Amino acid sequence: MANNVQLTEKQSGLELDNISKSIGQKQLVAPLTLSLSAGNIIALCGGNGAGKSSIIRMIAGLSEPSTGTIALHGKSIKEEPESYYAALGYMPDDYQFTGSFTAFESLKFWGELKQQPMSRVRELLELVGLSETGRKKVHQFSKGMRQRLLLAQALLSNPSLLLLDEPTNGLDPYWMKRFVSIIHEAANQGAIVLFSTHQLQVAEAAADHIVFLDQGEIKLSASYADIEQQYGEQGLQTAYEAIFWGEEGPMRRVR
Ligand SMILES: Nc1ncnc2c1ncn2[C@@H]1O[C@H](COP(=O)(O)OP(=O)(O)OP(=O)(O)O)[C@@H](O)[C@H]1O
Repeated sequence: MANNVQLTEKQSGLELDNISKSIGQKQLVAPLTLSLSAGNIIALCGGNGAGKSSIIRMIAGLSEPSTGTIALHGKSIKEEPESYYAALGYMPDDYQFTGSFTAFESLKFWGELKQQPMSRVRELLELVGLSETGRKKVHQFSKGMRQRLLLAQALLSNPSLLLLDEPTNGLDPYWMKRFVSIIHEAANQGAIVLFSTHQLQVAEAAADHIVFLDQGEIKLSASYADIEQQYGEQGLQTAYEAIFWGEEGPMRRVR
C-alpha cells in the first residue's frame, strides 16, 4: 500500500508531502503523504520500531525529513518555523525531567515560554488532576502523573496541531478514559490530533482514523468504522493480529 493518507480535500491543515527518513542505508520511514484538517484525530499503531516516533519527531521539527515537505495551515516548517511552532503542541515519549520542580513550577515555566497567562496554567493543572500535588517534586511523580503533566504542557497554547507520542503510556484506566475526552474536546475546538499508541483500545476509542505501520510503511489506513466493517466486532485487534501476527507479519519475523 502506498504511504498516502488523505482524509479530506487539500485545504488548510497539516500537509505532509512525500516525507521520508533514512539514516545511512536504513530507511526508517518510507515516503509518506498525509493530509489532515481541523478536528481529525489520527492514531499511529505498530510494533516496536515501526516508525511511529520517527514520523512524529519529523512533524515536531526534531528530525529533518530526508525527502519531502511539512506545512501547517500553509506555513512550512522550514520557511516559516515561528508560525509553525506557535501552532504546535508536542508531547514526547521520552522526556527526562531535570531539576527539582513541582508540577505547578514546571507548567508555569512552560507557560511563560509560550506566553500563557497563569489562569491557563492553573486550568490545565486542574484538567490533568495535578492541582493538589503541592510541593511534591516532579521527579517523585509516578509515570502516569508525569505523562499527565506532559499532556498539560502540550495543551498550553491551545495548539491547532497536537502531536502526542505514546501519551497513554502509564495512565490508569480512569486517566486513559479522561485522555480520550480531553483529546476529543481539543478536536471539537478545531485541533488536529495525531498520536501514537500500542494500546488498541485507546486508538479505537479516541481516533477517527487509524494507521498501522510496519518498518516505516503503512500497512493499513482506514476509519475505525471501515475496519470494524471489514474485520468484525473486535475490528482493530483482529486487523492487528491479521497484519502483524499473520504468516508474513513482523511479529513472526522477530520470532
Ligand atoms: N537515531 C537513529 N539512528 C538509527 N536508527 C534509528 C534512530 N532512531 C530510530 N531508529 C530506528 O528507526 C526505526 C523506527 O524507530 P521508531 O522509534 O520510530 O519506532 P516506534 O514505532 O516509535 O517504536 P516503539 O513502539 O518501540 O517506540 C527502528 O528500527 C529504530 O531502531
